[in-house]
Parts: sequence; structure tokens; C-alpha cells
Amino acid sequence: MTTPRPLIAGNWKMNGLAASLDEARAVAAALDAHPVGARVALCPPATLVERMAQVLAGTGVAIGGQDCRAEAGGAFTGDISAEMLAEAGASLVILGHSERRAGHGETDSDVAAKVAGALRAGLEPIVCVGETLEQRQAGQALAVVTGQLRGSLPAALADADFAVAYEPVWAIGSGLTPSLAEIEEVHVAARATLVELFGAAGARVPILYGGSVKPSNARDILAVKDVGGALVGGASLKAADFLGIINAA
Ligand SMILES: O=C(CO)COP(=O)(O)O
Repeated sequence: MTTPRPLIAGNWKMNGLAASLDEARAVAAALDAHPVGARVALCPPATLVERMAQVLAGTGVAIGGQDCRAEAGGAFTGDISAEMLAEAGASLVILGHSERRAGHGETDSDVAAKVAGALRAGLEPIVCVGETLEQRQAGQALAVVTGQLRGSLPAALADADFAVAYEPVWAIGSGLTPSLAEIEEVHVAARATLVELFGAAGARVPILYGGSVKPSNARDILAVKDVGGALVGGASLKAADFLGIINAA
């Protein structure tokens, strides 16, 4: 059984106006000049998905959304559906990011419904899980992560391409990261849960690490057992930094 290529995905969050597309262009040009083994994706704000897809058409960089609503359409002011993202040119979507879980009250079952919506539209979901600092300090990190996986991953994923991202909430944007041993402990537990839920297919699902990944720590983190890529926030906004991480994979 071959190991899937690592996935390095950039999450621009609510950053980026049209001028930022130059950074995406620079990433694609560098990868064109020096192809890499990793799969690469950029997830801009929804307003830039279509234009980024046009800018990056024909390059190896895939485009993702940062969230979608579960329904295909309807009276849901301000929301967008997976079908809309797909039509705009996205092939992936980040779901269940901690900033959505905390800031928008998304529960595991909300996330599972969104995952089903993404599959309906043919998008590859990247499903995020991760503990808060309080939960880690209380010794609950593994229970939180495996519980979120069980609640957020519908059975329909058994026949689909998807990825999981372990993002400890306290490591996001903080410059702090867990130790390599702590990352391995969570990824190994996440792998066991994926195998329990999806059998052999669960053994192949990429489990990304996210939270203060930068060029200087990417190589060590990406070498950890069961780390199958990275979900990168701040360091994905500048082409040079993002390329430093991509080249560490
Ligand atoms: O939340 C993240 C990616 O989804 C991580 O953000 P940072 O890389 O900025 O810590």
C-alpha cells in the first residue's frame, strides 16, 4: 500500500485582498520551476476563491474554501454552500476549524453535516480537531481529539477522499507548538480512531498538523509518525514562508 503524498494546505483565514493573489502566483511559479512531492493547496477567503482558481488554473496548486454550510442552497443569509465553492473552482474545504467551533458555536454534528455537504458537491473536506489549553492541562487532549473525530466524521467518508487536521487551539497563531512527542501521541491516537471508524481506508487518511507551523519547525514536525502534512495559517500568507514549509515536506 503506497503512502499518500503529504498535503500542505494554507489557510489564509480572513486575510487577503486581490493584491495577495501575487503571493499565490509566486507559490505556483516556484513549484512550476521546482516540482515537489507534496500536494499543495491554498484556502483564501471566499471572495478570492474564484479569482485564485483562475490565477492558479493549470498549476499544481489546488484551491479550498474555509467553511461551507451543509445545505446546497436556500434562505441562509451570508452563508455559502459546498456547491458554490465547487463552482468557483475549489476542490477542497476546511471544516470544523476551531475558530468556527469557538466563534460560531459549531458542534461536532454541525461539522458532520457540513462534511456530508462537501461530499455531495465533490469537495475533499479537511476536518479540523484539537484541544484547548485547559483541556490539555486537564489531561484530556486525546479524549477531546478522538471524541471530535468520532462526532465530526460521517460514515459516508469511508468511500471518499478526505483529510484530518490536528490543530491544538493553544498553538494557533501563538508561536507555541506541542513537543514532537506530544504531536506523535495525538496523531497515533487519531490514526487508531480513523482505522476503527473506516478500516483500511482510515490507515491512509492524511492527518495534518496545524498550529504555528513555520519554515524553521516544519521539517521536524512533518517527520513525526502519522503526520501526513500541515495546515498552515500565518506562514501561508507569504510565498517565501509557505514555500519553505512546502520544501520541508
Ligand atoms: O489555524 C491554523 C491553520 O488552520 C494555524 O494557524 P497558524 O499557522 O497561524 O498558527
